[in-house]
Amino acid sequence: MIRFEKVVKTYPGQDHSALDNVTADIEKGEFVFLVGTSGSGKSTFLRLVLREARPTSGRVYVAGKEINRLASWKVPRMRRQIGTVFQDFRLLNNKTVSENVAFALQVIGRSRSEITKVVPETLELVGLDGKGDRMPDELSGGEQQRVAIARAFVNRPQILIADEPTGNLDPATSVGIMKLLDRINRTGTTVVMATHDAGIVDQMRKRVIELEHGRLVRDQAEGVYGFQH
Ligand SMILES: Nc1ncnc2c1ncn2[C@@H]1O[C@H](COP(=O)(O)OP(=O)(O)OP(=O)(O)O)[C@@H](O)[C@H]1O
Repeated sequence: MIRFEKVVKTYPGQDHSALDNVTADIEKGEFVFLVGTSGSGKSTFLRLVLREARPTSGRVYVAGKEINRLASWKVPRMRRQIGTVFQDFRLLNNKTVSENVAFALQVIGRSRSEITKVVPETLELVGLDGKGDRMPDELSGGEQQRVAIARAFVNRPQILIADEPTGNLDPATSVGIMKLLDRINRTGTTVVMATHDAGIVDQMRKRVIELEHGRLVRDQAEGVYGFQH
C-alpha cells in the first residue's frame, strides 16, 4: 500500500538529510507506529506519503503508483485515498460537529443524500452519537479528536495517517482514541501513526518503524517503543 525505495529527502539549505536512504514496505491493512526522537524524520515520512514533500532521490509508491511521477492534477484524487489526523485536531470552529464531517464530503462533490446518510453513521462509529449539533469548543479534547477521525474516515480512505494524534490528550483519553484507530484498522484501513507515546506503543504491540537522524534503524513486528539494541 505504501512503499519507500531508498528514499532520501534533503530540505534546501540543510546539510543533513531529513530522510536518509529509507526503504520500507507497508502492506494493505497493516497498523504501523513510526517512532523516533524529535527531528528524526517522522513528519517528513508522512509528508512524502501525501506528496506534500517530494523525495530528493528514491521512490515513494502509494497504492501501486509512484506518486512523485503523478501529474499534479491527479494529486487531489490520490489524497482522497488518505485520511489525516493531527495532534491539534484542526477542526473548523465555526461549524458544528456534523458540518465538520460533512464538509469533507462536500469538497469532493458527494451528493446531499449520501452526506445525510453517511455523516450520522460515521459519528456513531466514532462514539459521538447525538453530538452532531455541538460546536467543537463544546467538546472535550478527546471528543474533538473523534470528530477529526470521523472527518478523516467518512470517505472510507484506504490509508489513515495520524501524526501524534494523542499528543494533546491525557492517558485515559488516549486509550479510547487508540481503540478507535484499532477499530478503523480492522475495517481494512492501513494506519500509519507517528508518536512519542511509549505507553501506547508498548500496549498495542503493532509493527514499529524507528527513525534516527533520518535513517530507518528498526522495523519490528509486534514491537515496543524503546528497544535495547
Ligand atoms: N520545511 C523544512 N525545511 C527545512 N528543514 C526541515 C523542514 N521540515 C523538517 N526539516 C528538518 O528535517 C528534519 C526532520 O524533521 P521532521 O519534522 O520530519 O522530524 P520529526 O521526527 O517529525 O520531529 P517531531 O517529532 O519533532 O515532529 C529535522 O532536522 C528538521 O529540522
